[in-house]
Formats: sequence, C-alpha cells, structure tokens
Amino acid sequence: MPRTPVNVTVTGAAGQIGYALLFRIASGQLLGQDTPVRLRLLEITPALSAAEGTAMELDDCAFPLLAGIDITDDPNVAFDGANVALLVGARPRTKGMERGDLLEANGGIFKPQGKAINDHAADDVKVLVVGNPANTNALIAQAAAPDVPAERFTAMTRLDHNRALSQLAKKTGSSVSEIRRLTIWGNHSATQYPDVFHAEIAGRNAAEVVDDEKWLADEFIPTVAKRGAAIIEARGASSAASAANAAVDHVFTWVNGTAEGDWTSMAVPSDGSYGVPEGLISSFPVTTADGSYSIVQGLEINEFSRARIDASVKELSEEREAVRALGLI
Ligand SMILES: NC(=O)C1=CN([C@@H]2O[C@H](COP(=O)(O)OP(=O)(O)OC[C@H]3O[C@@H](n4cnc5c(N)ncnc54)[C@H](O)[C@@H]3O)[C@@H](O)[C@H]2O)C=CC1
Ligand SMILES: O=C([O-])CC(=O)C(=O)O
Repeated sequence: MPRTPVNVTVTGAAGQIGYALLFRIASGQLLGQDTPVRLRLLEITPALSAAEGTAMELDDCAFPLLAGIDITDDPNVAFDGANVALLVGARPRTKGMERGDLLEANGGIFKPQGKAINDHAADDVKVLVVGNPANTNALIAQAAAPDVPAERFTAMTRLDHNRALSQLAKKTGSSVSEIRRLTIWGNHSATQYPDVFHAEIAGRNAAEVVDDEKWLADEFIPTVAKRGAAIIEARGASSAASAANAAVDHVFTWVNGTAEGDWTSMAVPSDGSYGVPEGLISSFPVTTADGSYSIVQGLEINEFSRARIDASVKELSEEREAVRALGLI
C-alpha cells in the first residue's frame, strides 16, 4: 500500500444486486485486501439519485480500500479506464414479453456498453455479465468490442455452481469445502447442466458417493436449474445477495486463481471444446492462474451428460441466431 487503485465499473448500481455487491467490493473482497478500488457506478438517469444514496452509505463505511466513487449515466464515462466491468443492470422480463423482445431490449443496453468498453476501458479489462440473459448479453457486448480480446467477456454461472455445491453437500452430509471439480455446463437458464460425474467429495467420486441417478435427474438438476425461480416465488424478488456473492467469487477466482486440483464454472467464449460451437459464451469447467482462465480439457462425457450439455448448448445457439437476426451481433 498504497497501490494504484483498480477501477471497477458496476452497471445497475442502484438495483438490488448492486446494493449487495458494492459494499463487498469496497471492503476488498473482490480483489483482495491489498488492492484499493475506485468504483464507477453506471445507472439510468432516473436511478442516479438512488445510486447517490448508496454512495453516501459507502462513504459512511469508511472503507480503507475505497479510493473514490464516480456516478454517471454515461457509459463512456463509466467504463473509462475500467479494469473490471460488472454488467449487472439489464431489462427484466415483464408480463407478456417474449424472449425476442427481451433480447432486443437488452441489445439496447449491452451493445452501447460493449462499444464504450471497446473505446474507453483499460487494456487489461475483465468483463463479467450478470444481467439476464447473461450468456447472450455477454455475446452482444463482446460483438460491439472488436478491439478487446474476445476471451475477456464472460458471463456468470458461479451462482449455479454455488447452488450445486450446497445441494450436493446437503445430500451427502458433507461440507462444501470437501467438494471439488463440480461443473455447470451451458446456459445460465433452466437448461443448464450441473455435472457431478467428475466431482469429488473428500477425494471420492461424487456420483459414486451419491449412487442415485434418479436423484440426480429428478431432484438435483431441476433444483439447481430452477433455483432462481424458487427464490422469486419465496422471496417475491430475485436472488440478490447470493448473486452478488457469486459475482465476487467469479472475479476473485479469475484474478487470484483456482486451488491446485480444483476448478470452477464460468461462462466463457467456446473454443470448440466438448463440441460447443466456437464463439458461444457457454459455461465450462475452467482453471484460472495469473489472471487468465483455461477450459479444462480431456474430460470424458458420458451419455447422461452429453444429452444435457447438448440441450443447453442448443438453446444458446438459438439465442445467438435470434440476436443475429436482430442485427445485434
Ligand atoms: N447470472 C446470474 O446468476 C443472475 C443474474 N441476475 C440478473 O441480474 C440483473 C440485475 O438484477 P437486480 O439487481 O435484481 O435487478 P434490479 O431491477 O433490482 O436492478 C437493475 C438495475 O439496473 C439498472 N439499469 C437498467 N438499465 C440500465 C442501463 N442501461 N445502464 C445501467 N443501469 C441500468 C436499473 O435502473 C436498476 O437499478 C437481472 O437481469 C437479473 O435477472 C440475477 C440473479 C442471478
Ligand atoms: O432467475 C432469475 O430471474 C434470476 C437468476 O438469474 C437466478 O437467480 O439465477
């Protein structure tokens, strides 16, 4: 200390995830306890006052690592010099809205933000898209940023990964810290596939420990894949603190590396691995080191897994076709 502050841009800063996320970032949990951060908050004009209120509360926490807060409704300002960009703000689906309408509305958000990242972000920018449909929003932003290396655009499936860890720990009477090598494949949607076949619990193969394919197919997978809807049903609002927590986990792991012998799940541009068409932003098992990630190679995919990965990837391909038809990529 003092190191140069890292610029972290958060969009949708006045929303419910923003409220759960900003304090975690400012306290040092995103990048580590030796890294000062400067927050850049992007909101739509009517929500600027709410963002100002959150900034006042951030001030009131007197976080030693918080080097400053800028608030703006202009993406070109928000992404200026951004080292980390957390794209949280998105247009939620409202009654009567078709998927195509949602993609089009989000195109209006993620295309200009991608262009602003292209034109103004720091050379080392890392982008995490949280706003739904996260994978395809990431694709839209990436397409608008041809000068930024494509692999810097990622989407969040870490919440799904964490949900799967908890469900598996409960079922097997183990602790989440004993579970390694779990994978979420595909889209952050109800078609996602949480895969335990390569996972280990205290060093033993997780599928063997569970030894119940019916539980996997009929309970585990649907519980994880539909958890977002279950939270909305129970809470009357979508996951916020757990989503913010997963965003912190995603970036922290990307920057600081995965543990030896473990991996995590991130939606990243496919290089064609595991038959996922190149360019789709799909969730894979990844390891991270030195601020970069690599898709884990060489895993054997059984029939049970293959069908489920293919179904989720098909949905991603259809979303890509839809945004292509709308001229968004
Ligand atoms: N990938 C994942 O695992 C998860 C994704 N989500 C998604 O995250 C998104 C945000 O969720 P919440 O914070 O609960 O929503 P929210 O509605 O509480 O907040 C969204 C905020 O984004 C702002 N916003 C809208 N357009 C904007 C723009 N063009 N630029 C900047 N800000 C803009 C809104 O004014 C609002 O303050 C939603 O799309 C939600 O579906 C939520 C949970 C998990
Ligand atoms: O389901 C939603 O609308 C929010 C979300 O993405 C999740 O909780 O996984």
